[in-house]
Amino acid sequence: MANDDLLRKHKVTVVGCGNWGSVAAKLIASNALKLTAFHDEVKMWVHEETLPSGERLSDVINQTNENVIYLPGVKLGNNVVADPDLEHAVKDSDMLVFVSPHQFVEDVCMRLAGKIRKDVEAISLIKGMEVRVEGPCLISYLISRLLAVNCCVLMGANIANEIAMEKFSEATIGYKENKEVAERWAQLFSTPYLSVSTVEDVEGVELCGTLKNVVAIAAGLVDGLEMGNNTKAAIMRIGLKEMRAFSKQLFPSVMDQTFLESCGVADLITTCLGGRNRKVAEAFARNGGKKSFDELEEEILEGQKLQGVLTAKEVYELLRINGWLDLFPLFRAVHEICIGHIPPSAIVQYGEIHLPSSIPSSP
Ligand SMILES: NC(=O)c1ccc[n+]([C@@H]2O[C@H](COP(=O)([O-])OP(=O)(O)OC[C@H]3O[C@@H](n4cnc5c(N)ncnc54)[C@H](O)[C@@H]3O)[C@@H](O)[C@H]2O)c1
Ligand SMILES: O=P(O)(O)OC[C@H](O)CO
Repeated sequence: MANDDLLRKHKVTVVGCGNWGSVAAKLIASNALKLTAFHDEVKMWVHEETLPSGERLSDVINQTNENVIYLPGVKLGNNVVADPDLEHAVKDSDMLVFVSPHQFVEDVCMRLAGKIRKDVEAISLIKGMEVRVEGPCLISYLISRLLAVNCCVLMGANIANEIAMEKFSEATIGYKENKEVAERWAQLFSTPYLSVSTVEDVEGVELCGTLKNVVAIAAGLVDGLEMGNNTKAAIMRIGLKEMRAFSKQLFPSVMDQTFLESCGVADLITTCLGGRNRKVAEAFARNGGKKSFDELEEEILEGQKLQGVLTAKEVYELLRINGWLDLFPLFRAVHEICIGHIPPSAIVQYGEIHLPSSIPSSP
């Protein structure tokens, strides 16, 4: 690292203000005050909303130091500044933390293209993916391509509300080549209650975070059908195998070890036990599939967004294009259930019929 880089104070903007975005801002803000390498002030870009009182969310965050919609009851730190003007929020920053739901990232990046500093380092906390005509597109790749920046990822067993209450968790940073930058991100996120490790496997880490949301939908269906813990454990085991096989089919460089990090098996477990994807899928199964996921998301999540249903669709598209539908019966079933082609109970029938011998083994 060059000397001037070591001396410079890095300025951070969190691009997103949802449940995890707000917790990320809180974590970063507490570290920014303690660590000399970072500016005290942390910006948080707010996709502006008007509260029932008529006040603007960004104003309320700045007045109360609380995100009353997405993280009520938790102080973010006085050095967090909410800014509804995207360009203004990132103008002076050289470290950008992307944490919008994945369906909004492309639009956000297109608005930012050409408007950021040339020396920006990015990190994505976003769990999701896109499929393009040319093939699969990880969100970190999308950010890198649209903004011409290096982009690490941070994934892990990180239910935001628990980290907001400072309960112990672990997280995994995935990076490509530049370990020093990954260590700088780890320094920014690490606290006594969040232990962050780094792995040189950006695709593996990101795909773990992305694909576990599809398995969480399956786990929620099993809960809604009241099938019990053994069935749920089976779904998690089968899901983990499909996550690994699918990741390696897309990126042969993905490492087995990555699935044993927080981003892998630990995130899978926490999401299948306590995540939003699980919760909404449980309600879907309890309703016998009569209410759509979109309706239930709106009813249950109060503005927060699901990632698993969209990701299941993107994954299904890749399975179809590549002729892999029969190789990934769990992923396939989740999408077909989400769109109402088969009933929620099919989640286990698919597993029984196809699974034991058909998943490709590790290359
Ligand atoms: N919440 C968690 O526990 C958690 C933990 C780890 C990772 N994540 C991941 O973090 C990402 C962000 O999730 P979250 O929980 O912070 O958000 P959220 O679901 O709580 O909130 C939705 C966010 O979307 C924003 N939004 C709505 N419409 C928008 C638009 N048109 N353009 C831009 N933004 C818009 C809202 O302002 C809000 O900030 C997701 O990929 C999620 O999987 C979440
Ligand atoms: O609430 P979910 O299902 O979006 O999952 C939250 C986090 O990804 C858990 O690590």
